[in-house]
Amino acid sequence: MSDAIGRYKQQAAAWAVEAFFRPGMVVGLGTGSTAAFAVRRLAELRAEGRLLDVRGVPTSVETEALARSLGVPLTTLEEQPVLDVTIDGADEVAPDLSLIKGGGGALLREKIVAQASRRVVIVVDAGKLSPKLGTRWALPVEVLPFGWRSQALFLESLGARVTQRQRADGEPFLTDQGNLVLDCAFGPIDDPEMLAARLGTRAGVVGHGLFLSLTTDLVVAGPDGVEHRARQD
Ligand SMILES: O=C(CO)[C@H](O)[C@H](O)COP(=O)(O)O
Repeated sequence: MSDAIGRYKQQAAAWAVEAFFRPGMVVGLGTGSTAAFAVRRLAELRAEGRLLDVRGVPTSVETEALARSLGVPLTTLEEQPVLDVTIDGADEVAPDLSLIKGGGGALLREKIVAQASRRVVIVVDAGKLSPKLGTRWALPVEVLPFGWRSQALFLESLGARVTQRQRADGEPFLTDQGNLVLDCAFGPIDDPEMLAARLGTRAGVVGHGLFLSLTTDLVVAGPDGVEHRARQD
């Protein structure tokens, strides 16, 4: 990550925490480098004596570890099934604020947390903006290990070039649920709703990175500063 992109991610995340987190809230904590900046900003505000009673629901084991290391109080969706607001990153953002997520492999918990949130704030650097989903990023699809090659063939039949995600040591990447991720290069996706519906009917597919109609607010940072866009319903 270049210094400039890191700075934009930090600016977007810090802006969102200050704009959307309020005392007493229960908040979703996203996964990835941009979401981590939000967790760090929350910890900084706590050190200043602000937002001390905000509790977070982490979207991954990684985010849970970060929040714990910074002393951010955590709770669970079992205890708090409705969240006030979630701040999370994204891999690709279309003009209608639909997303591809899952670059960090946390797509399933991220979607569960987003769907449980009254407000979903996505924080990105300007390089994540895209004219059409699929143009810049392959779609991550989480599949059960059982029968995964059948799912890979199914995804190919939908037009994807499929790659099983691997760790740096060459072993299969496993999600926090112990599932596999198949990265599906579809190219620009003309009808994300139809693709999401097809994926939703397939046994063995437990999640996918299309986040449609979930974003309520987008915070983008780039060379021209920080911009906030609210979804137009
Ligand atoms: O969806 C995600 C993790 O599953 C991340 O939010 C997404 O990959 C963006 O990551 P980063 O902020 O590091 O660019």
